[in-house]
Amino acid sequence: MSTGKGRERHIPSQFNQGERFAMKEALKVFPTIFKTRFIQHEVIGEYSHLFTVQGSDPSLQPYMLMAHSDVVPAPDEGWEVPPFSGLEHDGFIHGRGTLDNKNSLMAILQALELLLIRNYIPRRSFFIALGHDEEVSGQNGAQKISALLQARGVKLAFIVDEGNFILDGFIPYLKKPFAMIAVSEKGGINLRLQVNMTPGHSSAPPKETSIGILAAAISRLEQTPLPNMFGSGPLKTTLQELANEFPFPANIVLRNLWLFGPLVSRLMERNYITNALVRTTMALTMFNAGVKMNVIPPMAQAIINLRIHPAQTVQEVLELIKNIVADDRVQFHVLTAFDPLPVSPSDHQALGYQLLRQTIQSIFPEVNTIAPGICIGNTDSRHYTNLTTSIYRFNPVYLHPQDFRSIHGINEKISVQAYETQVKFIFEFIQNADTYQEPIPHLHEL
Ligand SMILES: CCCCCCCC/C=C\CCCCCCCC(=O)N[C@@H](CCSC)C(=O)O
Ligand SMILES: [Zn+2]
Ligand SMILES: [Zn+2]
Repeated sequence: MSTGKGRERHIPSQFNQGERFAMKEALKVFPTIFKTRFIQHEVIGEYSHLFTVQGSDPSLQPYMLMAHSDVVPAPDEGWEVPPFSGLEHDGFIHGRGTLDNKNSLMAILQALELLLIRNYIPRRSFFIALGHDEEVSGQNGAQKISALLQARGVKLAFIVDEGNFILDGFIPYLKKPFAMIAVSEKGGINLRLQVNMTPGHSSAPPKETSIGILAAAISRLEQTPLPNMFGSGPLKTTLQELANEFPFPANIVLRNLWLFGPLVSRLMERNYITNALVRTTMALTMFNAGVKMNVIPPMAQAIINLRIHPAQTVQEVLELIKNIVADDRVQFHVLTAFDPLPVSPSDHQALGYQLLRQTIQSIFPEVNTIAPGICIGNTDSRHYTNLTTSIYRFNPVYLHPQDFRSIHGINEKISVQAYETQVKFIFEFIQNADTYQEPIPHLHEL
């Protein structure tokens, strides 16, 4: 595909020592962005940021780069360095948000700043949407930005958001890293289970208390995984693309999933990360009950966080959950729920996907396989399905299983080199997006 070769000059992504130092230390604002005439900055929902970068060719459909500034909590316990210190040592920048997702926010702005310093003027317009409440649904950030752009009549060629990575070490026998561009994401339900009972003196307890009833229900759920849905959704495509990277006989197995699918699905469910690709998962994340040590508890509550496989819906999963609990004393309250997202195009005409592919091949020549896949987490990009059918969740960062465990976990960190490479990727991607090629309209499969 054309790579904007028509442009006067491609700005090489080489940064001098001073720029690299500034990049690492750049917790200041980005002065050139804020004084550039063709860039508009707006604050939305009090704390989210929308940058509109006006390109020189208004006939080219704009795209959007996304990130978020907020993070999940991080108690000090277990961290090598304080989680909000931003300390740098051993070549890593440590802290909550260094992978999810402050790295992307800073890298996008840093890349644009470095382009502007080099007098870059984009041909294709683009938006930068930086949400402030992604970890708590995005309702006041991304959702408001989406509504604003819709009101302005904006349609996007594609979106790139967080969600997947260059994966290294996630699959046994696969020694090489591969890039998985998430073309969809699982659905989600936050479900509250509650048991109410008459309180009383603990010296004469009933046969079961609200805590015991709820705990038994939760235990049944944990002992009853939802059906393995291997075979539907993008996973098969992911594995078939990966087949060439595997030695014999694994490569034969992956090229014949019609025959070996049941075997592969059993192997995938053995590992907690790949298990999340083959089924709807349930995680008991909160449990509250009891008022005093000598009082029969009037109420017990539990929150279950479910991530819905692309082959299922919210309603189907709720039905399955109620059948497993099978106890009328347990009440169900759906706090938030959304179905799995539609699958974005990844064929040769999918502009956003092909630009990601092209830039990955340029910045990461050692990565032989680039495959479409699904994001097991959720992202703010789900709020933008009204503006485009081409949403890609991918950050150009190597991720190992121990890094995955640090996301929402402890000792989250990113190497200085990985961050620099992420800046370099975006620096190249923005220029590659100046291609004259336009997206082909995509109709989601029903
Ligand atoms: C066959 C190949 C194996 C592939 C293994 C997949 C490895 C998993 C890699 C990345 C997943 C990380 C998810 C990051 C994106 C999620 C961001 C986030 O935390 N979002 C919140 C949103 C809350 S509001 C609904 C979330 O809880 O998901
Ligand atoms: Zn995130
Ligand atoms: Zn997160």
